[in-house]
Amino acid sequence: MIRFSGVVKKFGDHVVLDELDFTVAPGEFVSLIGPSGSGKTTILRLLMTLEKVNGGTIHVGGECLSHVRRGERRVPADEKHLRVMRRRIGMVFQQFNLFPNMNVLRNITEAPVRSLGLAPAEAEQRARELLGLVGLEDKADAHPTRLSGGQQQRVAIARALAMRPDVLLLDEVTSALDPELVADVLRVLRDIATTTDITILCVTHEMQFAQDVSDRVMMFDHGRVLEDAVPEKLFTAPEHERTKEFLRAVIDRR
Ligand SMILES: Nc1ncnc2c1ncn2[C@@H]1O[C@H](COP(=O)(O)OP(=O)(O)OP(=O)(O)O)[C@@H](O)[C@H]1O
Repeated sequence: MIRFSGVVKKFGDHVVLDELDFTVAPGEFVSLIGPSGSGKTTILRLLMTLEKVNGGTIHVGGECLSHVRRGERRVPADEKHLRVMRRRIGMVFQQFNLFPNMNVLRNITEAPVRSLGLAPAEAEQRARELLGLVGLEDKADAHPTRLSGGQQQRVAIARALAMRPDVLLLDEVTSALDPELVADVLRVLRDIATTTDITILCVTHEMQFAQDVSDRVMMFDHGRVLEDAVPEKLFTAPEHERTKEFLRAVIDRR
């Protein structure tokens, strides 16, 4: 579903991703872990086409993000192609980024009505189902500022799912939350991971969550995949010294 092939990303002279190769299969839940600054968020931003690669290619569902085929030729992707690709990918950020001037229901129905052309009644029905999934069926009319951070984040998850994405990108979605609000958000993500076939790429510092929910965990360091293993292996018998150091540091910080 996702394929990075030789991806290079630089900011000025700073090489952030260094010929990065990895794949994520359809329906897989893959967690990205690694030290701060190792390039995890940059991977998600490239997938969202918020950044452009300096080399290599990224494919989502068999389609290249940066180029399209015109007969025999391969030409740079135009805005229309990018729009279509972006629709297939949902993202939830650390900061919830809800629309402050809309109630919860409108936050969820806005994009499906505007970008997918869904009838408002259909979008509303789907939004209410999703509010049920994230445990907020009674908050449809509430204003986002009246909700806790954890509730706002669950609305943001429902909003991303409302676009029926093939791929969901999660970027440290619990980092901005008070500790007592984290569990509810993780519970919702666990449900989504087990009850849907969405492909999920999750940048997280929640090691227990990554261990419990992921099909695979990739440890990043300096823009490369240092280790790529099932969680049972990566968390209990990591191969690389850097992975061991990183996991020790995370545990010590608790
Ligand atoms: N727009 C930008 N301009 C310049 N440098 C950037 C930009 N975005 C990211 N970087 C740099 O790229 C490197 C990787 O950043 P990235 O946010 O991907 O790391 P990360 O692994 O997600 O870190 P964290 O865990 O702290 O979020 C960092 O050194 C960062 O300073």
